[in-house]
Amino acid sequence: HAGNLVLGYLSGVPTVCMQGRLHFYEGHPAWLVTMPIRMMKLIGVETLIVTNASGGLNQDYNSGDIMVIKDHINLTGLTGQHPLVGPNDEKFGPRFPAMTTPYDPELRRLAQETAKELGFSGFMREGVYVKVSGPSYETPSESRLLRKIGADTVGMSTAPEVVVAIHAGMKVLGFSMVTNVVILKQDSDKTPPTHQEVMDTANKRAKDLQLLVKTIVGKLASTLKATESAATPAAAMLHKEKEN
Ligand SMILES: O=P(O)(O)O[C@@H]1C[C@H](O)[C@@H](CO)O1
Ligand SMILES: Nc1nc2[nH]cnc2c(=O)[nH]1
Repeated sequence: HAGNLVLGYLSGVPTVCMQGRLHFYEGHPAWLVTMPIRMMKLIGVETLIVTNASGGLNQDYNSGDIMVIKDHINLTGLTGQHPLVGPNDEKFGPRFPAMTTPYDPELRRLAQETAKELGFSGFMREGVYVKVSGPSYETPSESRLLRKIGADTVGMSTAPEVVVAIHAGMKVLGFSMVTNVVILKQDSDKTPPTHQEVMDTANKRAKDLQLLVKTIVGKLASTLKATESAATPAAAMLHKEKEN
């Protein structure tokens, strides 16, 4: 995880990009892991696009697949390491935020449509991500448990950041890249996952995911421009009425 914060323009849109994130397994508390999201909110970020590397619990998934996250299970949050524990800062959002639709349906639709246009349909998925603490990978019994509770992929990040973004009123789109297919059977002769395998697969698919994100941001920019020009006459009219 490079640990760089890159500021610039992506498809003409002012963008903050985190090259690597903080993880709970590195020893950081949940509030600190998610602090960059609040920093982004404070400088005006409205839409968060999160990516992660994950293990494919769904055995139909292949290494290298990209899953649009439709929902998550914040397992560590449910069991006490929740990023919003502590005094609530009303400046960001309410004490008890709803998490009914954390991943914006319109952004998910746009992501799938864009992936199709780019010829990526063969490796696109949509499913549920479960966040665990790590740093160890799962035992087969743990993996079967996670599959049974409804998860398609498992990883060590993302859900806490998304919870904090939703609390702060941001829109979220998430991609989970399957870097290894999880072993569900005991005493399997399949090769266990390694961090090297995770990085190698992520690097092989990185260009595709970068192009997907860049194209989606470009489309969002043109939507914003269309909304601005549509809004301008209304704003001008209002101004004129006041003058009269
Ligand atoms: O930051 P993400 O969730 O993409 O990183 C995952 C979790 C671990 O750091 C690593 C596991 O190999 O990849
Ligand atoms: N917990 C977990 N995180 C991952 N990140 C990439 N692959 C995996 C995996 O199999 N399990």
